[in-house]
Amino acid sequence: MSTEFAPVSPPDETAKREAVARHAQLTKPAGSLGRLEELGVWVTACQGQCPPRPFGRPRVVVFAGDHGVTARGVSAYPSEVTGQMVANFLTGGAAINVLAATAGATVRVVDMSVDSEASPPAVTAHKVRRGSGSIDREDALTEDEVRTAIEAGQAIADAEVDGGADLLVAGDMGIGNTTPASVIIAALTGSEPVAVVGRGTGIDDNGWMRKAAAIRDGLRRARRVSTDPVALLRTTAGADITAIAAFLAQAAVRRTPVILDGVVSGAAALVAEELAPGAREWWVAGHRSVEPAHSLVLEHLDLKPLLELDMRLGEGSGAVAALPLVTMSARVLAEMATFADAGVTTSP
Ligand SMILES: O=C(O)c1ccc[n+]([C@@H]2O[C@H](COP(=O)([O-])O)[C@@H](O)[C@H]2O)c1
Ligand SMILES: Cc1cc2nc[nH]c2cc1C
Repeated sequence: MSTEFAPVSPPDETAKREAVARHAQLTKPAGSLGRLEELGVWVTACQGQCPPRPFGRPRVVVFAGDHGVTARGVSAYPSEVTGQMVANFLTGGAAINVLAATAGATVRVVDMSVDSEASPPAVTAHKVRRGSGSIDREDALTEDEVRTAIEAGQAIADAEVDGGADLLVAGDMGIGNTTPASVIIAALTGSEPVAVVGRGTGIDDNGWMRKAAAIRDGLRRARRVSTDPVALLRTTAGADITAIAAFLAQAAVRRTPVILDGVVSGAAALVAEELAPGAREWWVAGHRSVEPAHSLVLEHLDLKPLLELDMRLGEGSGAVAALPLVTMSARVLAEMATFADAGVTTSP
């Protein structure tokens, strides 16, 4: 078994230059579509083709898992909600199902480590264990489990790209998962616990104090291994966040663009950039979550979010909310008339 990633090559520079030049020809004042122009240039560079193709198969993969640290009272909801929401995703009743249907994406759910045996076989093919270890006092995973979870994330990204996915989103579902996410972010950005503790699903002040203590204890263990990404995933992430990190890294290896979601995929993205340097060039930040640690991720990866809607749901929801903008940015380059085509005068 291996935790190696093939090298990441950057998006295509020639296609990027062609997209910049094409924007200057389209019937609008230069630069007038603002960041939609930059976004279209990024899509073109990722596809290596100007004008870009419309997306054929935008795909959301929701990675579900439970976390032992939830027993410390760090969430506003009980662990059984994770498995119940997996069932809800499968019957199409969750926010991500509705948002994805609206934006033209399809949704897949993967049970990596839900603390239940109820998920159907189709979603448990990569399941590593029932719940990850309580990271304030023990490792989230064993050596074998972290490797299995990395291989799962890689295999899922490969299967999606081989199946035609041309734009990927990693969603997360796991009661308690903002605690490991916050520890990872603190460890990799050199932040203090108080700078990363957020309200997650909506904890009260006592819950906030319990969560701060759990993050402090988890960070003490995580800091010992913060320069070794696989060891950091093993001690701190759990199987779900580990698989997301590998999925994001492998998407970049496979030259497939990704819209990042909130604090949990953000924590995974920080590790993915360590596993596969340069992967961040294949990602755009869909939104800024209200979780304070998410802003640290965006700053660290130098990503500017497309939306700021005060969302804090997870599931890939903030990424999919931004998908229509990504779609528009590509269609502008592909479908707008040029000054020459439309007979519009370019200069005084
Ligand atoms: O995406 C985010 O930024 C985000 C912020 C807060 C909460 N969540 C979601 O809420 C759950 C974790 O919250 P908590 O309070 O149980 O740690 C998990 O299912 C996440 O998908 C997600
Ligand atoms: C109901 C519910 C849905 C979610 N989706 C992502 N995290 C969630 C947390 C809860 C509690």
